[in-house]
Amino acid sequence: MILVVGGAGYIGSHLVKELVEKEQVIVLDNLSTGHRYLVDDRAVFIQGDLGNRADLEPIFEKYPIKAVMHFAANSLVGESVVHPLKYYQNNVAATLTLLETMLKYNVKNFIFSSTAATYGIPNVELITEDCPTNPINPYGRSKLMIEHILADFASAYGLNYVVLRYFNAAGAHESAEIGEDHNPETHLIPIVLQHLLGQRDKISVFGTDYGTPDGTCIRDYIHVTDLAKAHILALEALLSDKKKTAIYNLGNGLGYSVKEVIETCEKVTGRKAVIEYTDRRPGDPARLVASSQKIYEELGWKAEYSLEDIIASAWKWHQRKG
Ligand SMILES: NC(=O)c1ccc[n+]([C@@H]2O[C@H](COP(=O)([O-])OP(=O)(O)OC[C@H]3O[C@@H](n4cnc5c(N)ncnc54)[C@H](O)[C@@H]3O)[C@@H](O)[C@H]2O)c1
Ligand SMILES: O=c1ccn([C@@H]2O[C@H](COP(=O)(O)OP(=O)(O)O[C@H]3O[C@H](CO)[C@H](O)[C@H](O)[C@H]3O)[C@@H](O)[C@H]2O)c(=O)[nH]1
Repeated sequence: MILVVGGAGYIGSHLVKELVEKEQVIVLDNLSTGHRYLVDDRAVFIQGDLGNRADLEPIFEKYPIKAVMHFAANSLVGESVVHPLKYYQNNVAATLTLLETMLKYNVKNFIFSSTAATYGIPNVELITEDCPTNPINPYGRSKLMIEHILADFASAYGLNYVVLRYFNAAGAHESAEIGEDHNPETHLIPIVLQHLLGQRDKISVFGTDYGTPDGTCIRDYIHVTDLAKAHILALEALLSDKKKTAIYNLGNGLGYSVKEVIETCEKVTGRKAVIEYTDRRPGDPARLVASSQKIYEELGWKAEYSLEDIIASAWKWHQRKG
């Protein structure tokens, strides 16, 4: 069985929907930002906290767990600057409790959701995994701390792990049964689509004076189903002993500016957005675009969905959700 921690969240629930086709799945989630309805019925759902041994130990006692996939975290950059204690507590301290419990029960395979925010402000066009990691906010630092802890645990305790550094996750499952349901929503694509559905008056574009061709920030948007597929390949590599430890970027390798994303949303939906140009949002690097060459060469993964596909799938989900 595979334990998916944070499997009621946006990305975790999409992974679970793919994984239940191949494996028996248990989801542990405290529903702090996730939703019970996002979890596929074929998975066992347990409401609990990964920082609480009393929630964890019965799961490891009862089920023969082959691997743990860890999606649970707080992940709002701005909030992490204002409330770092919450981030170090939930993303670092609670994860240590999870890792300690895994070791106690001799479960040695771990897949970790990391982020492009570990790179900070890179000075290259395409970010490779060996670029320096200098995160500029507590969220990014909390994720990088776990990456270092995993390397130490691999040497000392024989932990096998794959770290997946996602760029900007977006889109929804092709069935439109599940999608991104964050409250509050802070991510660009769902905000634009909510606006185009009439749920927001306007969109704010945060900063037009970046050193990019149109002055707005450039990001690498990756479909959540592409992310789910990468997790399954990473799991297979760990379980087959093909990989003991690895770090991979997950992105499209294509950068789109905030203005380009809005234009693509207008094109896909056939609706026109009302845009307000405001100051920069603190903590935003100008450009984050991945090289995902390493995971292509080692595990054969590459992104299949374009920005238009991503937005079209998210639009279908937002319309259905209303
Ligand atoms: N969304 C993105 O663009 C993005 C990009 C890079 C990395 N990530 C990382 O991917 C992971 C998933 O992100 P998401 O967008 O799906 O977030 P999400 O908030 O939708 O999902 C996180 C899930 O973890 C659960 N959770 C949080 N703390 C918990 C705890 N202590 N115990 C049990 N459950 C807990 C939440 O209830 C939620 O269901 C996170 O680790 C995030 O840092 C996300
Ligand atoms: O209303 C909005 C919302 C966002 N933006 C801009 O759109 C871009 C994308 O912003 P998102 O909030 O959608 O995503 P981020 O790039 O800030 O962050 C996401 O990707 C990061 C890695 O690239 C981290 O992993 C983080 O967890 C995840 O939320 C940024 O330039 C942001 O300033 C706007 O202009 N207006």
